[in-house]
Amino acid sequence: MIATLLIQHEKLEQLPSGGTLSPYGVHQKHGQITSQALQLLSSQRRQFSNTYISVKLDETSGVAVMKLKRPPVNSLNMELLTEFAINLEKLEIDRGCRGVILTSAVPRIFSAGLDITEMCGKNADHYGEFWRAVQEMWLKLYGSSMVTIAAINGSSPAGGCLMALSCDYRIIANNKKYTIGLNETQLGIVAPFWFKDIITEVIGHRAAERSLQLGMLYSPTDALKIGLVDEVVAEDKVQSTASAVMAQWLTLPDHARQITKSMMRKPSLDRLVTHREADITNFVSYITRDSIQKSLQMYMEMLKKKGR
Ligand SMILES: CC/C=C\C/C=C\C/C=C\CCC/C=C/C(=O)SCCNC(=O)CCNC(=O)[C@H](O)C(C)(C)COP(=O)(O)OP(=O)(O)OC[C@H]1O[C@@H](n2cnc3c(N)ncnc32)[C@H](O)[C@@H]1OP(=O)(O)O
Repeated sequence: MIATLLIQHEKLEQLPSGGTLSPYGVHQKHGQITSQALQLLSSQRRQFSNTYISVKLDETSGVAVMKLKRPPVNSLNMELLTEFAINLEKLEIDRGCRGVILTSAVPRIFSAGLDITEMCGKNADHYGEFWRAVQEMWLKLYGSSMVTIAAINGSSPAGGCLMALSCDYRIIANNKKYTIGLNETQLGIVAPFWFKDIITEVIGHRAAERSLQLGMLYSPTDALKIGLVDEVVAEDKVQSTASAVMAQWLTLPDHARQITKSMMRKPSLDRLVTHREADITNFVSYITRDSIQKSLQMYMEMLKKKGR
């Protein structure tokens, strides 16, 4: 499935340059899509649901709500990541879609981050494939030309926080039981350079350095203080606030906003694209270390004990 995605990715890069942006997402909203593709898209409009992702597109507003639905904690396994990238791509090439609200269908959890079982007790080929899927999710989301808003209706550690950070705007529910942050060091592992880059872009170098070294998880109000989220709202107002903010962003002409977004994000995207294979090799050699496997196993045991 990943291979299909990558082929599609390459094909899109070769399209003539009538579209607007970078090669990371599909930005051909007003031009070169064939009539066959358009027919296919219109039949897929309104609502599509896969195993772990559901998407509802309101054609009047041009806004899609994409929900993660992998109970109990929306941990990001290979299938979810792949479905996510495919669904986002579908929306990207859909002329009727200008914005995506990313949220969770699982109560109290936005996403528990990467599925730790994908990084434990498997072989090197599996780790490589898994990491490519993580990269693909990020390249699609961070590189999207659409307006992306994270409606964070629950806890959002590590990879869940990365997803939220990759959106244009973050709204979190005001519930002090929810936490958000890049807590990798608490698991005894290192966040890769592109996780580091994106949190630095959002909260600045000093706060990011402290946050990453200590693997900090923030309450909604503390997250707001350091700029990790843009708004804290009552739990029952998360979706409506996301829709209102989206409507505001969509008053801007797409072309100008998209080029501006691309300008801001291109350096980080380029960095991963350029070093993509090295990043996979690095991940595999890191994650297969005995000491790292042991740390992850201990962390999983701790989680399981806590749940009992
Ligand atoms: C030289 C080196 C240089 C560079 C490095 C190179 C490469 C980089 C290398 C590695 C990078 C890896 C980056 C990793 C990113 C990640 O995202 S790792 C995941 C981190 N996630 C977490 O720490 C969250 C852990 N979970 C929780 O804190 C809690 O579960 C929760 C707050 C999300 C929810 O709490 P509760 O509602 O109380 O639920 P439970 O804790 O009881 O959990 C229910 C159930 O789910 C299982 N589970 C939870 N999280 C995960 C997960 N992330 N993956 C898999 N499974 C998870 C949990 O064990 C419970 O299972 P059961 O006990 O019911 O079986």
